[in-house]
Amino acid sequence: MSNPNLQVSAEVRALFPDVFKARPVDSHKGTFGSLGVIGGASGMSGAAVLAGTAAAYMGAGKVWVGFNQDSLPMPIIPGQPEILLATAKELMQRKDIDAWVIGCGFGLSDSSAELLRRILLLGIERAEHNVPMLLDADALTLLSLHEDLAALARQCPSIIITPHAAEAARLLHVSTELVAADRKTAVSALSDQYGGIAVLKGYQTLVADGAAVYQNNSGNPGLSTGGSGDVLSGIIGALLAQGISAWQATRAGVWLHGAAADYLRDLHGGEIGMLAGELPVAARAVRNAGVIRVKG
Ligand SMILES: NC(=O)C1=CN([C@@H]2O[C@H](COP(=O)(O)OP(=O)(O)OC[C@H]3O[C@@H](n4cnc5c(N)ncnc54)[C@H](O)[C@@H]3O)[C@@H](O)[C@H]2O)[C@@H](O)CC1
Ligand SMILES: Nc1ncnc2c1ncn2[C@@H]1O[C@H](COP(=O)(O)OP(=O)(O)O)[C@@H](O)[C@H]1O
Repeated sequence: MSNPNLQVSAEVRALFPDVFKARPVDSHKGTFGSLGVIGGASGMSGAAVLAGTAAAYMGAGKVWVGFNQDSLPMPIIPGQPEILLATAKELMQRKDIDAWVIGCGFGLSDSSAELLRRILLLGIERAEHNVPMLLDADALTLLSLHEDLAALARQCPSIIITPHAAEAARLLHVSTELVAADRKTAVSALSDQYGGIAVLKGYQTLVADGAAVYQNNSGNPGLSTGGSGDVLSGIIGALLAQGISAWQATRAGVWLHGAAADYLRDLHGGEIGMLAGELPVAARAVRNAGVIRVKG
């Protein structure tokens, strides 16, 4: 996919300087970190695959997908053999992961809640390593269903939560209408409650870190399709694994995700029928278009 007209403004490049930095010539895969994605219960393997695929296209050095199933649902991901596969229980034991994405298609069963408890406890136990952990989708719904899990999440260092309006309402124990009526207050309350970064997804996604609220203006209704939130988690996770600060990685991830959708809209003459699985390649094109290469 190439589009000679694809341009990233100087303003955006200045907002996210580490995202648009050229790769060092002497880099190796270890330079760009390892991301662990845990999700994909039976019937929702695709959610974890979408997040993992997005992370690979967003430049993570290595991507692991850990399925919340007793055994692997597939020997390799068709079309994506680069991604390393494990069960969730195996993957969560690894100590060489630079960032985690937890929750895409994770499931809401009692055993999923128990697994999330163990993941959060490990996050607290390994607090001094300060490995960023992004919680999305079913992981957020589990926090709203189990107060003890929410309490553990609040103790994890460097946490990022990415609810849509309905998930935010569940987390705050208010109605979705109330969240929609004052999105800024909702996202600030979430970042305060969890002591980390909160992303309130939707039209003009908001990102809060307890001090500031950033409003994103990229994206379009083509993103209103199943799995596009999973792709967002993978994009942000990959930037975190690459060592970009959580505040910059989260805002840049949201911007790139929306800009990828805008690019696809322009390429295909509209927003209808955009697929979540198309976003990763488009996001790669956008990121590369913004990289400033110094001629030597
Ligand atoms: N291919 C796959 O495996 C997919 C798996 N998915 C996973 O499925 C799990 C559950 O996702 P669901 O979509 O069922 O559940 P959600 O909790 O996301 O949505 C449930 C309902 O909440 C309402 N809702 C959602 N977003 C809203 C918004 N922004 N404003 C107002 N109301 C809203 C809608 O009525 C929706 O049907 C997640 O773990 C997710 O990651 C989905 O991402 C879809 C694709
Ligand atoms: N109308 C819209 N304009 C801009 N972004 C949108 C719009 N609709 C959805 N999105 C984006 O698409 C993603 C949808 O995420 P989510 O609701 O979690 O979907 P899923 O659970 O199916 O993955 C979010 O990043 C959201 O901001």
